[in-house]
Amino acid sequence: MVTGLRVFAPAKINLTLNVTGQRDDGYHLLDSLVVFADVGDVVHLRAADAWSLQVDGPEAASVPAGDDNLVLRVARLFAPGAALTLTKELPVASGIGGGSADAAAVWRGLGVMTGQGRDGVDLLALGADIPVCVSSQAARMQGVGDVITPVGGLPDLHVVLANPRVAVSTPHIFRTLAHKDNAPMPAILPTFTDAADLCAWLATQRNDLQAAAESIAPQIALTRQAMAALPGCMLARMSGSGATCFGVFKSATAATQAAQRLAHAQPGWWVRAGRLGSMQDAARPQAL
Ligand SMILES: C[C@@](CO)(OP(=O)(O)O)[C@H](O)COP(=O)(O)OP(=O)(O)OC[C@H]1O[C@@H](n2ccc(N)nc2=O)[C@H](O)[C@@H]1O
Ligand SMILES: Nc1ncnc2c1ncn2[C@@H]1O[C@H](COP(=O)(O)OP(=O)(O)O)[C@@H](O)[C@H]1O
Repeated sequence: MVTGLRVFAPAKINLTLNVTGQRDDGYHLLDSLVVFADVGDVVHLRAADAWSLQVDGPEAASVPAGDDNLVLRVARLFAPGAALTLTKELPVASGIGGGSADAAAVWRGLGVMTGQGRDGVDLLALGADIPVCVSSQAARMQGVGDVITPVGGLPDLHVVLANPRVAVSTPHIFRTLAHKDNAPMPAILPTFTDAADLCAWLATQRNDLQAAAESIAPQIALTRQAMAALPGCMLARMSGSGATCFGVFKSATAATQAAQRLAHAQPGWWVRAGRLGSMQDAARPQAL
């Protein structure tokens, strides 16, 4: 019986995000190429008789510490209890799925720790991004977030992630959308020889939430433009409903140097260099 686990919760990045329709219940139909970062939160789990949650880390002050935290909401699906510690590195409400990543990490961890399967649980109802975060594998995400098709063979990308410290409301961005019936990505995604090839294709694609988010929070456009102006930036785009933007660079060194430069120019922003791709190995629960 495993009594303690460490689980990494990688940030989710929408390389593309097409809004292709809206259901009668108001939820939007999406078509998104989703990858994961080697930047994320960490959850520690220890066997205990009751549920408890402690939140620490640089972004701890922004997340609910009690029953509203997605970590506890998922944990309560399991029995009998666990002592949870969430180390919060990712900015909250920032388009990189931090809450969903944390919830998915607890799902993976408690699955291993308790040996309990939870088939039939509607994780989507807790957060539209949770299903794709469970495997933390590069995927095409469709439907309202429930149709997940793993995408193999995608080249890793070296990136800078930047958030100008403006929290945006996902429902508000969706409501502000001028057009809700945009074209999807091609039915069959191309295969890519390398990161430059993937980047060239991504430049022909879009995030349909970007213009709406930038009209509500002009700091997002400033962030994207500052990213695009960094030496060697091959593509700059917003992730999810924002405000975090990613910029793609040709090497880890180039991304690290660009991140240092941006952090120096904008000391108030959250800026990280990292790698994007499939993170299912890094996301696997580790025994303590
Ligand atoms: C937009 C995306 C793209 O990956 O990412 P984020 O910006 O949140 O990171 C996700 O679909 C968000 O996922 P998540 O943040 O988990 O959303 P939820 O809590 O389930 O939903 C928040 C609100 O967003 C709207 N929503 C969400 C998903 C969807 N397919 N259609 C929607 O209209 C609904 O108004 C919903 O009440
Ligand atoms: N563990 C958690 N981490 C982050 N946000 C959480 C968490 N639990 C609940 N929330 C709530 O979920 C909402 C969305 O947060 P988050 O997942 O960070 O957004 P996004 O997907 O846009 O990055 C916030 O309003 C926050 O209060």
